[in-house]
Amino acid sequence: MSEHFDVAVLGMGPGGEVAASRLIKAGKKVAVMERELIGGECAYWACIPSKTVLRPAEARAEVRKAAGVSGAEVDWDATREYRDYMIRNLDDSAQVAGYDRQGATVIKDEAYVTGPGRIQAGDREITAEHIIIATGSEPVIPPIEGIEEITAWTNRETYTTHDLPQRAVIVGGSAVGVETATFLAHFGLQVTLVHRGDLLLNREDPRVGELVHDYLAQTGVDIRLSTSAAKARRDGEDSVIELDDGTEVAADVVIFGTGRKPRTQGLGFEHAGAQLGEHGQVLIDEHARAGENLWAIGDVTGVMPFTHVAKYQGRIAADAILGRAHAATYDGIPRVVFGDPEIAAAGLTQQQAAQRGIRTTATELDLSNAIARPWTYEQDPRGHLGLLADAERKVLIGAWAIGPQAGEWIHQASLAIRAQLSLQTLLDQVAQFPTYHEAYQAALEQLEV
Ligand SMILES: Cc1cc2nc3c(=O)[nH]c(=O)nc-3n(C[C@H](O)[C@H](O)[C@H](O)COP(=O)(O)OP(=O)(O)OC[C@H]3O[C@@H](n4cnc5c(N)ncnc54)[C@H](O)[C@@H]3O)c2cc1C
Ligand SMILES: NC(=O)c1ccc[n+]([C@@H]2O[C@H](COP(=O)([O-])OP(=O)(O)OC[C@H]3O[C@@H](n4cnc5c(N)ncnc54)[C@H](O)[C@@H]3O)[C@@H](O)[C@H]2O)c1
Repeated sequence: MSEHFDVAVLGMGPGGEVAASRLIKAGKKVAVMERELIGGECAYWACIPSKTVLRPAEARAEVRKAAGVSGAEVDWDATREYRDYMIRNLDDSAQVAGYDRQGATVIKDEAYVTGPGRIQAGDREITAEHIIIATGSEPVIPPIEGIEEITAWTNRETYTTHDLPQRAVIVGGSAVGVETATFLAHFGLQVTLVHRGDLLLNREDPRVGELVHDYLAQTGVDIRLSTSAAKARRDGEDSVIELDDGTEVAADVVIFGTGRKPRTQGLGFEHAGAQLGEHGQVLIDEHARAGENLWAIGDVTGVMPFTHVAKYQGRIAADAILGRAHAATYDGIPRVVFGDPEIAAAGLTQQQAAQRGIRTTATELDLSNAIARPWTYEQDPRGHLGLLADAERKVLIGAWAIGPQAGEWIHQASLAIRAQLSLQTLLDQVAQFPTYHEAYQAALEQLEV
């Protein structure tokens, strides 16, 4: 016999959790369905452990760069202990109990959609007025000959490892590659980063890739650009990667940060009317609607695969179900890579603006030449800010920043882009002295409009 609910949420990562919590709070009868751990990739294998293990080395770097303080060292055993606490020792029983207490029905099984409003999870048949698809994404590993012979890791092994290896090859030079290289290099590993693009983080403005390259190289990472992993083989204890430029690299592990794909295959979403795009993503409208009483949120939609976007779409879908629909907009949403220092961006790149036919004006500021905060913060200060404006509308349309805490101070640009604040209003903004925020004033002053 089937059980009936107002809403069934398939997948309880950050997107599913936000949607479910909002609906439960509004009094809906909700079934939450999760095949692994409530909290999803982010909580156990991605955002949370990666940011936790990046922090000790960041703090050590701060100590080393601040005048008048010394003696900070990283300690892997203590870092691992805190990481394990942060990832709840891969145990979600408190989360299950929490949803139970709130009156939701928790189903720890893989959900399969059999028809509109119909789901099978193990031997349970569920019907629901609304289905929210929040099944996330899974790593893409390139088909490399011999890969089964080597020790190949994804983010899962990397961010739950008990022991650190001594040498790692990382394939992929985007967010996962840069963060993982930063983490491992700071813990003393010999790290080689292999990237097929000619710049790291090559979806951002080229200047970002250049600066990130310099900082990462300073941490001792051996960066190989414009080359792909072609073959793999084992040589005794070593995992060896042969690159298509004819060179090879040996290491204890090979870590793949080569992208992710929406998790839609074989889950029956089309039976409820979902349409899949060319990358397998569930297509949605501005209300995260994927069909009649069918919704999709988070990485499975392929729209900006970040936790904050999954959570935003969770609010959008839940509000639409609750009869208070408002359209999602994705302008100005920040993109932060937690390197050393942090790398942040929001809005359009120059290339994207050109593709849209926008006449732009851009500027770049070296913070150490313009404001005081980098100097009071650290010796040999770091920090750059790039701004991109629409020369006709006289509003900010893009920004990037690299420097300590850039993931925090990018939010001024993020809001300005989202709210389409005029350059004049931004110029009139008064930032606290001495802060990194003062960089905006200095950069805007030199923007030619
Ligand atoms: C190494 C790494 C670091 C990252 N760091 C950041 C960061 O710092 N900040 C940031 O914003 N983003 C970060 N991301 C991206 C972030 O992890 C994702 O954008 C986010 O997890 C997406 O949330 P989601 O709810 O869509 O899916 P997920 O977190 O993937 O959760 C989906 C859930 O659905 C479950 N599921 C799947 N299929 C079924 C099924 N059929 N039935 C039941 N359950 C199912 C899965 O088990 C999973 O728990 C990082 C990613 C990686 C790989
Ligand atoms: N701080 C954050 O918000 C954060 C951190 C980590 C990951 N993420 C998210 O997680 C997802 C996955 O990140 P990612 O870095 O794995 O994916 P990605 O798709 O951003 O980048 C993968 C990179 O690997 C390269 N690549 C692919 N195959 C290769 C090969 N055979 N040889 C060499 N290079 C190859 C690609 O050219 C690409 O640049 C992204 O959506 C990202 O936004 C976010």
